[in-house]
Amino acid sequence: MNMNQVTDRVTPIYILSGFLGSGKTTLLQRMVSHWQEQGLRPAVIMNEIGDVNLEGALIEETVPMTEMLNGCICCTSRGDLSLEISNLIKKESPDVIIIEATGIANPMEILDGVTEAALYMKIDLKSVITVVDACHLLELYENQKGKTYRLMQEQIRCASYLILNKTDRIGEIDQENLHKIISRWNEFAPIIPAVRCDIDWVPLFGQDILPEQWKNMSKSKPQADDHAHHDNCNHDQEQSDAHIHDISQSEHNHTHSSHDHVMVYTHYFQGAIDSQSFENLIAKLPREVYRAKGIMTFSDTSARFLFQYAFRESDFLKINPQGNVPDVVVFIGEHFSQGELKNALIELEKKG
Ligand SMILES: Nc1nc2c(ncn2[C@@H]2O[C@H](COP(=O)(O)OP(=O)(O)OP(=O)(O)O)[C@@H](O)[C@H]2O)c(=O)[nH]1
Repeated sequence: MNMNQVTDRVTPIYILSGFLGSGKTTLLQRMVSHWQEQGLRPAVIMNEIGDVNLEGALIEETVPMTEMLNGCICCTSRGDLSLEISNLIKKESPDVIIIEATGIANPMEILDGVTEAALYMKIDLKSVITVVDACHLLELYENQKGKTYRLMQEQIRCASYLILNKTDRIGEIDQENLHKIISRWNEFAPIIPAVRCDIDWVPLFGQDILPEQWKNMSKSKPQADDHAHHDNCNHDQEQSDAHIHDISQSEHNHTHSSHDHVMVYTHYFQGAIDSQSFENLIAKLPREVYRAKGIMTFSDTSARFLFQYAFRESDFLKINPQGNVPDVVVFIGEHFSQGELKNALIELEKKG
């Protein structure tokens, strides 16, 4: 069955939101497989704040994919988003599009980009699914401060579905408490607890729960008299704090537009490095670095690895990237010393 035939060539769109490393790509992979199993053709728009899309390697080559690198769609390239949607539909005629936002994006801004596209093409914004790292949120909630905490709250408030992911990293009581906290911030979105975003799809795709006015929303921001869901999503002072721009530099002097509190450091390796030394370096990363990912070649193993680090947990997955993919690692965090990190990585390279 072709979704487009049923809906008179209207392309359904899902937005995946959630803080850095919460599990969006994990969910994206599952959604893609789910639709492919039904004979549908999903397409993907991936947005990264760094200049490399490492997680794109996790998506099958046959899936049409548009990469929007080097900036957060919610701030720097909102107009581009509607253009990318339009191009993707014209070129690939997908049955459904999934947009994975950067972990620092505000979903309301992305909604604006999508609804801009809706002004001149037939698309149907189905839902905003926010993935929450349960362990990370718990720690931030205990401290009750910081821009990351406020951004996470905003991502939760604007969701039509919430996936409380990584519940393997917290206890049952903490999970119950988080459930209560989250439903206070967003009383409308169903909260689905999950490990590695392994969820039952029926409630998610079985019905269209997106508030009606979201679909008709113009470029303008939600008004105070909108649905209560919108009331929670107002762009107050706290929110605008998170949208002042800053420029960070990578090793290669690429310019990264990002949110004021977020820095990106991209390191291209000159050669293979020792895996244990690398793991030691990662174990000692400052707390300000909250996300890292890379493609690595180690001197002590023959395989290449996709390296992931999210909220102090590392993961190495054997991969066989197609084409000429460099060894590179991207670090994302708040005000960490890029110089120190760079020197430590150069030391590793020297040791080999
Ligand atoms: N322990 C644990 N790890 C998980 C779970 N879900 C995902 N991960 C791991 O968390 C890391 C980040 O997952 P991703 O799916 O890449 O997260 P993301 O939100 O796409 O990350 P960004 O695109 O950088 O924002 C990976 O190493 C995943 O394997 C989970 O439920 N439990």
